[in-house]
Amino acid sequence: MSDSPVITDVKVIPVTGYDSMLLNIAGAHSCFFSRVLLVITDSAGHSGVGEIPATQVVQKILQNAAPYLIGQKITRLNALVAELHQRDLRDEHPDMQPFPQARAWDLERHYNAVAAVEAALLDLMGQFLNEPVAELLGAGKQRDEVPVLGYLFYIADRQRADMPYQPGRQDQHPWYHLRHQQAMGIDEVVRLAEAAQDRYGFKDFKLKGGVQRGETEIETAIALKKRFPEARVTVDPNASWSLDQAITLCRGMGDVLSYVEDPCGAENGYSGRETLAEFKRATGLPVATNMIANDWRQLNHALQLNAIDIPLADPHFWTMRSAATIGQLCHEWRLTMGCHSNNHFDISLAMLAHLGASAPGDITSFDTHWIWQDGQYLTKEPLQIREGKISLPDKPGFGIELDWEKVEAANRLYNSLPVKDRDDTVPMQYLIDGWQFNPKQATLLR
Ligand SMILES: O=C([O-])[C@@H](O)[C@@H](O)[C@H](O)[C@@H](O)C(=O)[O-]
Ligand SMILES: [Mg+2]
Repeated sequence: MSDSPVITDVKVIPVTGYDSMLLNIAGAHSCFFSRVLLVITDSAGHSGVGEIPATQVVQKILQNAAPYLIGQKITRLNALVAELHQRDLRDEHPDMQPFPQARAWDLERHYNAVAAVEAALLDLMGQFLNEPVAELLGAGKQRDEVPVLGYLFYIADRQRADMPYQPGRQDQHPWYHLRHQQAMGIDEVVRLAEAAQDRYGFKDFKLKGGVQRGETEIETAIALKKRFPEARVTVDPNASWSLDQAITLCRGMGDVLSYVEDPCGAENGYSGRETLAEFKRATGLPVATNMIANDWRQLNHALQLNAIDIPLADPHFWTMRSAATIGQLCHEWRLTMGCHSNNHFDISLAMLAHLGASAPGDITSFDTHWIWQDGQYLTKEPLQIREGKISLPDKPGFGIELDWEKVEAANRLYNSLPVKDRDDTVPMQYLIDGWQFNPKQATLLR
């Protein structure tokens, strides 16, 4: 039997940072975004860490899992994660509410909690074996650098909200100023892309849509492609367009859009998987999703219908190892591996870097919101995006070390917030009085 270290401590730490007033179909991002860190310590003196989206329910789930984890060997990683999945920790939380309708595409459930446990244990296993996490996933480490895209948003005028949005800094690269300023016009978004490209070297871009008229969003994509002819450009309206509208907007756009992300969704008695299949047939454009293929059963239905080409396998709800398995399946089945994102800190940046490094064959540039948070580090030597790629550190585990002073400060900020869970409706109501979410109506068309 192995001399596996055993788990000696489990810490659940909610942390908050600052964000810009980014628009999406659910409203406007608050000036704050929150995440949960799970830090697991073992008897060898190592600490492993995972990061997931913050909700109060997920924190309770993790706190309840802690006594069960303490005393377990870290080499029981597979069994521990399987057991947590099977227990379906929701059952132990009758107070757990379904995710608010406004963010129906973001999977919460207990998978986020299991993903955090698995990530922290993988980090510990990597340190125990003296191997990077990427070597413990899928087919092992395939690459040292992972391509990521420039994730662009329309940005609202923060000065219209009575919230402490940051003004941005003018003593650094222009990106760090521009990312806080209003950007609603096509030229302004192209300017944002130029600054992001200059700072991070992006090759590819994604525009978050579902905000303005579909025609305006397509014109923005055309302008981005004109400015960056070599880029893979995509738009993601989060299924807010009808099938007919999506086809009208995207048909014949193959020279602009390399793929389209969730152009349409469920409507008139047809599921999102069915409408995406029809969209693909009508336009011939590849489709990516983080909305209708988010567990194995959904993925199976999506593939049977030939509804998607690019599953965006986010390790924060798929878990690192299941997302890595999707990477392997994509390679074998001639699909393309991609990765969904939300606002995140630098621990998640490391998670997606190791995931991407383990994916065999060609992958499409991973999504990351990191450029909106860059500078708010919780680790001592954060991974960096250079030339549109994240380089893996030559270190065991995730290769990161928490900066505890920064973590404690981010935790104090979280504790000071009167409202803890994300709700994009609240900032949006500063822009449009009484604004309410409608999954089929662009944010500003009220
Ligand atoms: O950050 C956002 O506003 C995004 O809209 C996010 O919540 C989505 O989950 C995501 O990025 C997506 O690709 O759908
Ligand atoms: Mg999406």
